[in-house]
Amino acid sequence: MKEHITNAVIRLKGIAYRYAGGESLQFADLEVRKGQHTLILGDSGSGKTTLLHILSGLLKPDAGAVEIDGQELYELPARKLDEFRGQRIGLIFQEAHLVKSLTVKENLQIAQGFAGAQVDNNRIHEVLELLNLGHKANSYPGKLSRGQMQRAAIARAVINKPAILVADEPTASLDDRNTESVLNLLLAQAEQQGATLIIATHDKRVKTRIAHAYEMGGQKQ
Ligand SMILES: Nc1ncnc2c1ncn2[C@@H]1O[C@H](COP(=O)(O)OP(=O)(O)OP(=O)(O)O)[C@@H](O)[C@H]1O
Repeated sequence: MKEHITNAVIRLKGIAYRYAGGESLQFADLEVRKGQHTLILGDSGSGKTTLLHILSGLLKPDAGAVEIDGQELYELPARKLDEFRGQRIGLIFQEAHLVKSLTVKENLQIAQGFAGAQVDNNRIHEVLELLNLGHKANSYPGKLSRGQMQRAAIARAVINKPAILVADEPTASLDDRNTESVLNLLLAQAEQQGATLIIATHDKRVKTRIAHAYEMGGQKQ
């Protein structure tokens, strides 16, 4: 793996993407320094989720370069890209549920496996304790409350100490108290693990906590 030569953890340059039958979405260039937590802001339909998928290695853009931690993502062969994502990128997407037939602990074990790492039960224990989920290690996702499920998703995202933690509208359906606790958790986890947060949102409550923002712009609606 190529060593990164500056402290930019994310670099996007000249990104464009077009869904079949849709108009071309063009994305402004972006550079994020390590620890510079960044909001992705924009109207509904402006392309925030698309951008998160592109910078997470889930959706190859039609044009442009995506560099994460010094590595051009889409130059990697598919298997290496999956491994890189598992190691360097923690994903918290609303629709990304845990594997229902596996316990919380087993879900974290397979997340370690996907990243090409050895199963490390001490690390799993540490993360679950940090997120106040130690008592749910052997529970199945279907037996968790919504808040516990969200914390389990955060546990899975941080388990491999990723360079970036990507979250799509993590507070959209939460009341003020839970919004504050999820934000505290994300910020604390990012701090403890040395990760940089990238959060797509239109939630004003999130904007008061993270100042640096990338505004969607330049793309056709
Ligand atoms: N799978 C898809 N197939 C076709 N078009 C899509 C697909 N996903 C998104 N789009 C279109 O691409 C544009 C950007 O969508 P995207 O979901 O990235 O926006 P967003 O800013 O995340 O929106 P929201 O805030 O409503 O979640 C929209 O016009 C949307 O209709």
